[in-house]
Amino acid sequence: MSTINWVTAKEYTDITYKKSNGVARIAFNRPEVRNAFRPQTTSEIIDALQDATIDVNIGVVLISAEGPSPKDGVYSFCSGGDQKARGHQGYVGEDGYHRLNILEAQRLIRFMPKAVIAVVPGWAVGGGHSLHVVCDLTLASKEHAIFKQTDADVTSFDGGYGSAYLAKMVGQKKAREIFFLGRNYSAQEAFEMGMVNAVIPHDELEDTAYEWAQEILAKSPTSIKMLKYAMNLTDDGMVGQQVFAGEATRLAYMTDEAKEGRNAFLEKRAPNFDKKWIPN
Ligand SMILES: CC(C)(COP(=O)(O)OP(=O)(O)OC[C@H]1O[C@@H](n2cnc3c(N)ncnc32)[C@H](O)[C@@H]1OP(=O)(O)O)[C@@H](O)C(=O)NCCC(=O)NCCSC(=O)CCC(=O)c1ccccc1C(=O)O
Repeated sequence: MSTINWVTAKEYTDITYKKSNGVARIAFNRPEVRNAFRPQTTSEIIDALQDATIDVNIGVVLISAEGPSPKDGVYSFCSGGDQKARGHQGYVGEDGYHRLNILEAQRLIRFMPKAVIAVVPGWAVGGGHSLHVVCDLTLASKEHAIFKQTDADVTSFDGGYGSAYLAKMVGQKKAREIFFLGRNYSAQEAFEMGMVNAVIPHDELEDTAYEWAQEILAKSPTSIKMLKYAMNLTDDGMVGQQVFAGEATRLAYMTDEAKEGRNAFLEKRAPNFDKKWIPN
């Protein structure tokens, strides 16, 4: 029996969003369709991720899923884009627009200055598989997690983090096997490939994720943020450099030197940067 005191942060229709002691938990809540996402789902996830990003009390985000399915008792993390909502140019919401906005959710996970843990209780398939790949860490249910890439069954292709970044994680040959054959992989197989951090007994999965989050929360927030951005940088090109450098700029703003530069401008005088050269 879990003792975590989750408090609902906001009510949504397709997800649940809770917080407890520095940890935010965003969970898919459409278990009857294996937690497939439709535009409503992705809009809600984006909204919750934005909230978790700006909340200074939150240091770790869990991406998880409610379940099991009331229809058949099967657990799932996410089965990707809802194929019933798929229209001519993307996934169609109530407003009639065709969207591919799961990619915006991926970018928020990738660029947020906090650790994001995928908590996989069951099926992680298609865009749901890509979502766990882009998270910083993945914990998987020993009994129920199954990893599978079906993009090539439904003429979809996540050409970014879902595939190319996956290949950096598990190696080129294995990543091509995952996408080209679309087989099922157990939590243990995913762990051996290097795309899962730990295989956890199902009943302990959420509590373990919370414990991992608490361990991370005991570390320096600036170190966690800069380490995440440093590890992202080489794979994210100029955007990775921009994100890392933005945080370096923020640190520079905190120095006496930066304050002297700002004050000199405001006081309409030349700045005095004497003796500000720090040796390496
Ligand atoms: C996940 C399965 C392997 C589970 O199989 P099983 O346990 O046998 O269950 P089922 O009986 O198949 O399913 C139960 C129930 O759920 C419905 N369902 C499951 N998945 C989906 C889905 N993705 N969409 C709609 N409905 C779904 C299923 O129809 C059943 O309903 P009943 O009414 O009870 O019959 C298996 O279900 C499966 O293979 N599912 C489909 C997986 C899939 O192909 N997903 C889509 C992959 S493509 C994708 O995700 C692209 C999205 C994306 O990320 C992206 C990428 C690149 C650019 C942009 C984007 C973007 O933003 O879209």
